[in-house]
Amino acid sequence: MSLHKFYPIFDDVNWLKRMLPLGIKLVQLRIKDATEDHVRAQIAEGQALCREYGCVLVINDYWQAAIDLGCEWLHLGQEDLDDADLKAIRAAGIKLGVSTHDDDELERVLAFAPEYVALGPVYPTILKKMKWHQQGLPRVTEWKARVGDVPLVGIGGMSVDRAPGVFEAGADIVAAVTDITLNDDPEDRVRQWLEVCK
Ligand SMILES: Cc1ncc(COP(=O)(O)OP(=O)(O)O)c(N)n1
Ligand SMILES: Cc1nc(C(=O)O)sc1CCOP(=O)(O)O
Ligand SMILES: [Mg+2]
Repeated sequence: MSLHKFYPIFDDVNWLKRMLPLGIKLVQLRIKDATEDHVRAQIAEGQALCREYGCVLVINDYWQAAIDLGCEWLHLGQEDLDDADLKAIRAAGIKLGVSTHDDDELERVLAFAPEYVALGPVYPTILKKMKWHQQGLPRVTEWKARVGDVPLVGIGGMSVDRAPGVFEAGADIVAAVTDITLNDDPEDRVRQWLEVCK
């Protein structure tokens, strides 16, 4: 199984409806501050859309809903991992992507044999407040050497222009949020992303 190099992240399935027809093959649904009912309805709709368009759907955070709804992929951060039932997640056959930001976090997650490791923020991000400002490209290279064959996702402040350098530094996949969602023409931006991630 190989994941597509372009990994956009959206907070609502309406984005998937707009963007999947353009050819996205890997997407994350990252919903914050919502009721369980809303999240489950969004996941179910996301699953149907991703089936239709042959796209891998990754669910952020909501591991119990992902198990209950038969999802194939989850993304969990360090705090999520504190609470998640990894045995149940693996017993459900779910593949796991994890966030890392420093050495201790990387050591911790490698023990879980994740299907991908994300490193961030490679560049400063405006999406959320973080303890880390900017990892930089040398850190991407270091991380790739440490994770070996495990796919490495670069995230944080990504743009179409920055993507080639991040791949060159060693990332296998680049994840982006605001470069798309805050763009004046998100569809055109996704087309540019798909071109640069060919
Ligand atoms: C691909 C990818 N990388 C990192 C994250 C961040 O996950 P986390 O640290 O759990 O923070 P939240 O996204 O839940 O705020 C991610 N979602 N995806
Ligand atoms: C959700 C998230 N996680 C990060 C991490 O470093 O773990 S950076 C990030 C935000 C990515 O958004 P943008 O592409 O708009 O910078
Ligand atoms: Mg999380």
